[in-house]
Formats: sequence, structure tokens, C-alpha cells
Amino acid sequence: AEDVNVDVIIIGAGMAGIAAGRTLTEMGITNFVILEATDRVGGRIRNTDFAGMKVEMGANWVEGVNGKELNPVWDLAKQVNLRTILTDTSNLSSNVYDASGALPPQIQAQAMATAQNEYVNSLSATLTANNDDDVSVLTAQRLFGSVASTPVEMALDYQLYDGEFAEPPRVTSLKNTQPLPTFENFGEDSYFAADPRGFATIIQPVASYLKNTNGTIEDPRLMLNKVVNKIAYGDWGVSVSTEDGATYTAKAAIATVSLGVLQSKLINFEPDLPFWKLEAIFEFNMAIYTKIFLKFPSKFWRTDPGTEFFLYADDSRGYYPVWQHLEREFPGSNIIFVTVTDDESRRIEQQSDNQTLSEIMDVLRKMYGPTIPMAEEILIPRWWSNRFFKGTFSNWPIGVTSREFAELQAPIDRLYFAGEHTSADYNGYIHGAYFTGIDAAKSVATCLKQGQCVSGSTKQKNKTKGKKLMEASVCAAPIKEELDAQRQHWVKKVKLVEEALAAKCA
Ligand SMILES: Cc1cc2nc3c(=O)[nH]c(=O)nc-3n(C[C@H](O)[C@H](O)[C@H](O)COP(=O)(O)OP(=O)(O)OC[C@H]3O[C@@H](n4cnc5c(N)ncnc54)[C@H](O)[C@@H]3O)c2cc1C
Repeated sequence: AEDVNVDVIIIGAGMAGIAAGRTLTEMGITNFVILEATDRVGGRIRNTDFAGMKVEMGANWVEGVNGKELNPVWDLAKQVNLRTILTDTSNLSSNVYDASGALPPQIQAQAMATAQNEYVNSLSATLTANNDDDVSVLTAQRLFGSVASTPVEMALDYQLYDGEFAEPPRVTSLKNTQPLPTFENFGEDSYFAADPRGFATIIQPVASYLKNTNGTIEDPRLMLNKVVNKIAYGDWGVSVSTEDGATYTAKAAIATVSLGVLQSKLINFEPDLPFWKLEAIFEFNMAIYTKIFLKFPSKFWRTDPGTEFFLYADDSRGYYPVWQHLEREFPGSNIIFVTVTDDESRRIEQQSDNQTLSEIMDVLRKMYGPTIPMAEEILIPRWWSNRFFKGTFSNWPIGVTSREFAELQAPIDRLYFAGEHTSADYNGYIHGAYFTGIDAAKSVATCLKQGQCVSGSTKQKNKTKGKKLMEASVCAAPIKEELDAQRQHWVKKVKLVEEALAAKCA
């Protein structure tokens, strides 16, 4: 088996990993390898053939455009002349359906959703200004007295929150998502990538240091089909093993694998990651967002201006709720897609495509009547089942403080972490991944070139209790005593209740 020694190992060739390699190069470090599990560069930005077109199974939008700062992803899109279409959801309320067909414009429901969004933002600002504890988005909705309850309200609410974070308002942190830095800093607009070369073309300019003389990404340092299954680390450096039996040793490594992968057992860390790191990894959420594409022989949906998005308001929140046609992107293609998230994504990933198709046809017949044609093709991405992703993007849940988030980002010895889930302001997005790759590479360069290496937790010292619990076996005497004492306490209480009842019934 191979045994390679380099300065730095980058794990993962998504946006974060490729950006990290560019920054290392700019800082004079060129002796590195990029180990990528799949056979391609791009990670969660990936298109595929569908019904003679190219559709994006992963990231689709440049989110946050036309604002006070330039989104670096928009800059990249401009550099490669990416074909994009401005997304417009302003007309959504006139395009709502329920089980009995099209509904009249839902002006009131949409006005409520918009007003609520503003209220929720200002509450978040107040909490942050007063340094108050975080609450969930749902808590804010309850305070406002406007929890979505009818099917139409739920569909609009779903589009607004789950449609962005892929998890419901009851899960999502208010302080860390409302307002969202992506739209605050880069602008309110989003552009939908519809380019036959694929959205991943935006990585081309970032990867120029990996290009051969023909301009294709090909470099001996970029190693595809290399599945990392072990990372040994210490203040001496890192040693990374792959499933094919090779070992790579380096002064430092940058792991850009997704949060879902970190939460899985794919990579074995040696020594085990410290408790504070595990806690941060397991507290944060890997959400699931699934776009299901359908090809029809003919159109039965509206295509007049402003009808790109349409909603299905089912009694069950999140049941095939958000629809989009691709008539503007690919005229005459007769392709639409529906977005589901979270538990629905998990359910759908586990059943057959035919089962999903039949559920979808039932919904569409309710929306448009029984005579619509049958779909000819269906495409269901399965990001959650894929061991190299285990979900689609991270969502900041209620309960994770910024200090705990810093633990998610923090390096341990010479092992650094990057990837979308480590971006405090832009987690979940391509631009988040991009910034974290650059930042991690800068930290590594500072460590290797100037000997200034940071490591560890910001609250490691406060964490000794949890750490002790983790380290000690449950059978260790002191813990067993504590559990026994607790059990005794409850046994006593139950006895009291039993006695009281017995006396009453006697
Ligand atoms: C369905 C979907 C929709 C999205 N929509 C948008 C959107 O519209 N706009 C937006 O900005 N963002 C969107 N995102 C999020 C965006 O795609 C990600 O934030 C970003 O691409 C993540 O980049 P990354 O480099 O952090 O991670 P990744 O792209 O996941 O890169 C990590 C790489 O590590 C590799 N890897 C994993 N395990 C191993 C291992 N053991 N050994 C070696 N390599 C390994 C993976 O194969 C992958 O290539 C979406 C994502 C999905 C999936």
C-alpha cells in the first residue's frame, strides 16, 4: 500500500476543500494532497441527466445577491458566465392548491406570513441586543399568536421556513436564522442555476491551481475514489488512512466532510474526538432537502408570468408542498419538481420510486383533476442514504450557543475542520463552505509557517464534568451510586403515591 508524506492533507473536494487548496497555494504551501471519496470534484453541487436535460440534484441557487456586499459565489458565477434565472416568489399566494383544486388568491394568509416574518426578525434582534437566551422560530410565532394551523397557512409557513432550512420552525434557532446574514449582507435575491455545464462549473475558477495545460482539473495531488476511514492526530501531525489501504502522513489536515459524515461512523478518529467536540457535532443538525423531478408528455400547470412556484396545501404539513416548473429555465421541457424535507425526505428515500410516483400523481390529480397525463420519468436524489453526505446541509437548531458553535469549528491539535457546517454566518450555503475553506487554510499556514498553532475548546475547562461522565464507564462505582440514589428517590415517591391511592380506595 501507498505511504505518502506531505505538508497538508485536505479531506473532501467540495467547495470548501477546493477553496482550502487554493489558499494554501497562495500562501506558498503546495505540498498537499486532496483525498476525495467520490469520483468527482464538487461534492453537494452536482447535476445529472434527466429527460434529455441537466438538472441539479444538490445546490441550485446562488442565494443572497444584489445587496451591499458581493456574494463570492455570485462573483464565481459571473466569471464562468453561468446561466441563471432570477427567482420570484412574490406571487405565490395566487398559486395555491388544496385537495379540491385551485384556491382563490390567499392574500390574507400570505400577508400574515410576511408580517410574521418581520415580527420574528425584530424579536430576534431584541434577544440578541439584550443578550437573552435563544428561542425557536415557533416560540416567536406563538408569541405573535400566529402559529400556522390551516393547510394553506401551513403551506406558506413551510415555504418560508422549511423551504430555506429544511427543518420546521419548532427546531430552528431564532437568533441564528432570523434575519439571515446571507440575505442581510449579500441581498434579498436568489438566482436559480440552469446551465447545461452544471452549477458546479463555479468551482472551475477556484480550482485553477489543479488544472493541466488543457484547462481540465487534473493534478496528481487531487486523488479521487479515496475514502478516508481513519484519522490519527496529535501535536505531532496527522496520519490519514483510506479504505484502499493507503496511508498519508502530514503536518496538518483539514477535514471538510459534511456534518452528517462526522455524525456517522465512517471515519474513525484516533484518539477519539474529545467530548466537547463530539457534543458540538451531535448537537448541530444535518437537515435533508429533496427535490423530486418529474417529466410529463405535456403541460397542465400554469406558465403565465409569476407562476413559477405553486403550493399544495395538504392537511398534513410538508406533504408534497412546494412545486416549481422549469418552463423559464428549459422552455418546452415539461419538467416540474416538488420539494420535500426532513421526515418526508427520510420516508421517501426508503420507499421505491414507483411508490413515490404514485403518491405524487394522486396529489397532482387532486390539484389539477383526474385527466392529467401520467409522468414519464421521475428522479429522486437520495442524499441522506449516501454515506459520503448523510443529508443535504446543516441547520442551526435551538439550543446551540455561539460558544458551542465555536467548538464545532475548533481545530484539535493539527486536525482542522472546514465545510459549510463550520460557517457561523453562512452555514448551509455554498458561500459558507467557500469561506471556511479559506479560513482553515489560513490557520494551517499560520501554524506551519509561523509556529502559531491554535487548538482545542474555548470552554474545555468547564466541560470536565461531561468529559468525566463520558470517560468513566457506567459501571464505575461513583456513577452507579448516583444512579442508584436517583432510583431510590423515585421508588420512594412512587410508594407514597401508591399508599395515598390505597388509602383513598380502601
Ligand atoms: C439538495 C441540496 C440543495 C442545496 N441547495 C443549496 C442552494 O440552493 N444554495 C446554496 O448556497 N447551497 C445549497 N446547498 C448546500 C451546498 O451545496 C453546500 O453547503 C456546499 O456545497 C457544501 O460544500 P462543502 O465543501 O462544505 O461540503 P461537500 O460538498 O459535501 O464536500 C465534502 C466532500 O467530502 C467528500 N467526503 C465525504 N466523506 C469522505 C471521506 N470519508 N473521505 C474522503 N472524502 C469524503 C464528499 O464526497 C464531498 O465531495 C444545497 C445542498 C443540497 C444537497
